[in-house]
Amino acid sequence: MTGYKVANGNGSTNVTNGSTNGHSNGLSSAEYTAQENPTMCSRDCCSGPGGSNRGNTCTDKKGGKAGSLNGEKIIPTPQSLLYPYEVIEEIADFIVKGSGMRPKIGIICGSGLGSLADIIQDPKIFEYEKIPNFPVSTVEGHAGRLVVGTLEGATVMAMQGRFHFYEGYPLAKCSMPVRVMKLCGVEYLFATNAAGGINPRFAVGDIMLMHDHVNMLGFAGNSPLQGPNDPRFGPRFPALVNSYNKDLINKAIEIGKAMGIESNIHVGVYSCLGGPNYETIAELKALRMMGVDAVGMSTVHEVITARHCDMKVFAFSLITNKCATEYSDKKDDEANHEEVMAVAKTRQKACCELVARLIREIHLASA
Ligand SMILES: O=P(O)(O)O[C@@H]1C[C@H](O)[C@@H](CO)O1
Ligand code: HPA
Repeated sequence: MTGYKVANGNGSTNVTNGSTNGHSNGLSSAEYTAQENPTMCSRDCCSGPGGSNRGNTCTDKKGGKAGSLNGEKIIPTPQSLLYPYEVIEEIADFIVKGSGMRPKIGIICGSGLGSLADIIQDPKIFEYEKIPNFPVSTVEGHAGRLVVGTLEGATVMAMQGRFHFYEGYPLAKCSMPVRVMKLCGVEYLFATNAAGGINPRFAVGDIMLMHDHVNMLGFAGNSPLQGPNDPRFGPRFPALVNSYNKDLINKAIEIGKAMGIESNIHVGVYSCLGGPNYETIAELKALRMMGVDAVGMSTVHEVITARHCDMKVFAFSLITNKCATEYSDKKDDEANHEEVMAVAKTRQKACCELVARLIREIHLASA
């Protein structure tokens, strides 16, 4: 297997056969305030599937032994119990029966990258609202549809719209569709996102293939796997080294060369913060010192969930804005979602081609 360049630290580092020494800057401690998990009730009315108050606080006064808020009982439910295996199975059955397909590759479209699902042939489209027990998309640029069909000969399912922590959904709910994908038959997860470039060598419009991540929400004690573990999905303590499939990274680099966009492709480390605010300069400096190349508000919990159930993961960030790591008065330094969407639109074609060609390789290799 050939090595690849990691856009980390002050220069680039070669990574071969899983060994990396890319974190040349050492660790800096960033102040991070833990965000409390939303308190949830296990009853139907609440955060569980189908509940009307999903992801929020129980107001059921009949609650059992629990804390109280304004005199109302609260029963916390661990994240992993929000969507039991049987419920995930029901959702997967609904999709498999409804589409008549067992997809092998799952795609999650990042902000402004919904067109990755538009290139799917013979699509069967499921609005999130019509899928039993599915959350709804609330963010602009996330249409809220699941598209099942074929792409370059492979059966695929794509989420045109993902769920973010800042929308008020617990992490297990944000990444629940990954488990649905698994039970539909998906073996490969393609996760994409829009992200701010912290590595000074990155330009707006570049693509960073993720080879690792720093899980800031995990540092603060939050995980989609929190709570009792169901071994039908995966082990209690999953290992996350080698989470990002190296063969797929290398293939994507080759595809980038063939597309003539080699200089716009990097390999690097992504970090997810809770959002919805963009980061402060001090936070961005801290992330840079930790070896982070791009920052966003998603993907990491999806990857954790995918690796837990042993899916192969390929992920990339489209760099939609450059993040300032020094103080200045420039208005340009302020990220905004309109810019994120506008840049994503200009790079949709390249992202679609990269994804399509990689899926073609996977399909041909398995044929
Ligand atoms: O869903 P992704 O991670 O692509 O979206 C990014 C993060 C925020 O949702 C939004 C900020 O502009 O874009
Ligand atoms: N920060 C966090 N999330 C993002 C950014 C950013 O700069 N750009 C796009 N999503």
